[in-house]
Amino acid sequence: MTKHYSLNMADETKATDCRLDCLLVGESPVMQGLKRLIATVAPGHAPVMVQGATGVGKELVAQGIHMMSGRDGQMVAVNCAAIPADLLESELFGHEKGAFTGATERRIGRIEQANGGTLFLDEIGDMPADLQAKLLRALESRRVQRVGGRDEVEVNFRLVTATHRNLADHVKAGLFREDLFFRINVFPMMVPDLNMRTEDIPMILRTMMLQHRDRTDLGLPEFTQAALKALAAHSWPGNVRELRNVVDRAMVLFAGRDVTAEDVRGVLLSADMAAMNAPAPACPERLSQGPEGLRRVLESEGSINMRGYLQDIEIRLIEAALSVNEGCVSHAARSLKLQRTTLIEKMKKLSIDRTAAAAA
Ligand SMILES: Nc1ncnc2c1ncn2[C@@H]1O[C@H](COP(=O)(O)OP(=O)(O)OP(=O)(O)O)[C@@H](O)[C@H]1O
Repeated sequence: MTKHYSLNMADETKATDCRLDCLLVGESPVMQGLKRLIATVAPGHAPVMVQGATGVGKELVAQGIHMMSGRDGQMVAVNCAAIPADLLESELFGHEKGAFTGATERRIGRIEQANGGTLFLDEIGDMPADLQAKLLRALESRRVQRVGGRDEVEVNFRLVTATHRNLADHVKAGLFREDLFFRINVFPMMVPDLNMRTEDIPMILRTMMLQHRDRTDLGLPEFTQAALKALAAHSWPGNVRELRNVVDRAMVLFAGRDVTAEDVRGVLLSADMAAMNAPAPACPERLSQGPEGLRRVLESEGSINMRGYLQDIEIRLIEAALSVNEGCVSHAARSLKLQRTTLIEKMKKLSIDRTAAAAA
């Protein structure tokens, strides 16, 4: 199993740089540990491999390493999965004029552009086998040969790679060269999923909103405590990128307004964007007034977002059942006359946290 380096939390001598705090927002113990590791490793030359799921902030970590490295050159980023395999070689290594049809000019490759700086190869696991061999040679000789060129050019760059794959498994499956894997995996760094550091959500949310405050004259959205709890209970499959989407939606839909837990679950986290156009649901209490009350709501508001109402009622019933049954899912299911598995599925879908609901 790959060992991920971590530093002792009590190591006060490795205080993180405030520039890193502005770049990589979050003060959870895991993020503090990661930032201390970046600050320690950055000034050296050893390759770093950043691992983590999609949207966790791997590219930001690479930027942090470059920023703290003290290198004069630029950071050059290449996404190996985004460039067609037959173009990747010339993108990375450059080409001489006339090297192939269409090569009308000499082109300096991304590796040469990173000279004196940092080369960030994102999705390194998607690099074709022949290029893996060529990259290994370049890393070992510190020289590159442009496509169609005869001479080699000396280069001095710091390599940072990133992958969302388990590259060790890729090596075992014969899909990634073992020698290259060991060459680039000197400092593995793992960026944790957002749901492992939910205490960072309010701070990231606030920072992102402040970054875009000029987008609205109406003021920033105000997330209530319950709304923050609903965000913390979400599973965040898209990690911080998904949180950025939530902020973008909130800035448009809730500028200068309070954002409630219902807004978070029903609108901001809803994959169904149609729900965003529906009128905001009124309190479900008003729906319990009987047919006359319902008619009044319809008359005064013109329409009712039925799905939103029903979902609100479902959430409230489940939260109440969990609260009454002190968080015991089996007992809560029985009191709602549901199968335990059905209740668990609903809780997942509606982002209801058992412990939070029990404590409410
Ligand atoms: N700790 C953080 N603080 C502030 N913003 C963050 C943080 N982590 C990630 N982001 C933001 O989330 C988005 C995704 O981050 P990034 O592109 O670095 O993720 P990634 O892991 O490289 O994604 P992918 O796997 O898709 O390449 C970006 O908009 C980035 O600015």
